[in-house]
Amino acid sequence: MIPLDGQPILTAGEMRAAEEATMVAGTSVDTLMERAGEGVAVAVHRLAAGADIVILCGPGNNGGDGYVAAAALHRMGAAVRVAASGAPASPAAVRAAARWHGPVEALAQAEPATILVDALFGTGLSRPLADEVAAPLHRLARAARLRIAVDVPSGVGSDDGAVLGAATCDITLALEAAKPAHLLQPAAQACGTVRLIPIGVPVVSHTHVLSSPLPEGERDMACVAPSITLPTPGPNSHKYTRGMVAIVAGGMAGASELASIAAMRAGAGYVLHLGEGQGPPHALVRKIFSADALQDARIGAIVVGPGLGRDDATRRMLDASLAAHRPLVIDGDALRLIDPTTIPAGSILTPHGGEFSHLFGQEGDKITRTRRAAAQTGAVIVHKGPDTVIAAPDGRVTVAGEGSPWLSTAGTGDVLAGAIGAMRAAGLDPFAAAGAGVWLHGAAARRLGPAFIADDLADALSAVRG
Ligand SMILES: NC(=O)C1=CN([C@@H]2O[C@H](COP(=O)(O)OP(=O)(O)OC[C@H]3O[C@@H](n4cnc5c(N)ncnc54)[C@H](OP(=O)(O)O)[C@@H]3O)[C@@H](O)[C@H]2O)[C@H](O)CC1
Ligand SMILES: [K+]
Repeated sequence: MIPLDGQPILTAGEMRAAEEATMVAGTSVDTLMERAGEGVAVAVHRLAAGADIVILCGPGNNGGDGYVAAAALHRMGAAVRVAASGAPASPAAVRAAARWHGPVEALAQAEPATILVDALFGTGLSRPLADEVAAPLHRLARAARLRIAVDVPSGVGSDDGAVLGAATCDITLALEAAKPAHLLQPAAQACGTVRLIPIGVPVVSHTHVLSSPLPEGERDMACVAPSITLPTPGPNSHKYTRGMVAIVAGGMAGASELASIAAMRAGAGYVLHLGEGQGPPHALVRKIFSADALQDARIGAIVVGPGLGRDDATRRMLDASLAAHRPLVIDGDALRLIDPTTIPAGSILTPHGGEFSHLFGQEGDKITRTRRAAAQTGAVIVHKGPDTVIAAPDGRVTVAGEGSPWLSTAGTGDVLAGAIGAMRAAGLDPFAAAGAGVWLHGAAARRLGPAFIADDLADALSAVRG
């Protein structure tokens, strides 16, 4: 069982195409289903630790995986039963069901078990679950001690992360690759912990789960997307090579202060706070804002937007930032003021859902619309949320899983903007800088645990800098 870190994410269509290519190359669908069902059985056997198991099988190949798993668990000596929503319909599921020699209960009357394995529907779900399926599924899920989904919980939109009647599972065993539903909310929450089961289908994708930084030697072995890099000072580094970040301060000074502290704690060599504020930290260099101050060629990133305000004066500050021709991180109020057609290519935008909709509309799933916005603007878009999606103009996307729910508190976005500014100023390209900043931010939140405030989060960046 492989963790999701750095793994490719495939839509249902992409997964089907990969599966078909594997079949053309000589591996039958029955073999793939055998591998899937056997892999599920091994994992379920270990997790069940001798407890009784009921496997719910649907009409398609997801159900087929369930029948294979049931037969394998029976051979392993497990107390396993099967309940089906109807007769198997796909040819491979019909053949798999024929190899299960035990009784098949009707889903509506099925008796609960300690372990529930949900193999009703996978990537082929085409509409919300009907009540006659959803009601027994939820009844059996409530009665179970452990709920395990095969590929995806039945009743989630695999591509858009919608919940269409699914019962929340504790563990999801994803076959070969991650699907958008494993990362995108609200489906991701219904998946519980997601682990991959390889079934020998070669997959390639432009979309990956955000990867933790890996030590050099471990990168190839992990066989995942290029892991994020955190720029680290060497013996010849000085404050400007480590990166100079200018933070444009506006009416709400606290927000830009948080961004400044975050930039320092994320490793910037020099942070220039352009605004009225005073006081500690002493390492923060403070100057009154002027367009001239932004002309310093040593500035490696300008962060504009946290606490900026939306009046004419702040609009001029935004215009000066855009005219400075330095790498930009555009956040908060600047995202409300900016005309999307004037965003300099190579900028990094960090909208939350509301800011994103204001700029780019709401059509499509979160990955598709973020990728489209990046292509339209030429900027890297960090579409924030519990399922942050980072898209580059060339089509690459990473999705950050396991965001802390405690991040939903005032000021955490300002901290993220500062951290990304530090990564950009240190010389990372916009996509790498965004990924590194999002990873640092998430890691700091996980380290803090519950009920932290944004000030703690900014401070905690030092500890996860590594
Ligand atoms: N990816 C791989 O390499 C492999 C994946 N496997 C498993 O296959 C499923 C996908 O299988 P598929 O047959 O395409 O789809 P499903 O099993 O999810 O379901 C399709 C059937 O269900 C019907 N359906 C869809 N939605 C509903 C609903 N809401 N209520 C009732 N019935 C529904 C659908 O009927 P239609 O009317 O829509 O045609 C189909 O009958 C994947 O997730 C993996 O688990 C392989 O086993 C191995 C290789
Ligand atoms: K399922």
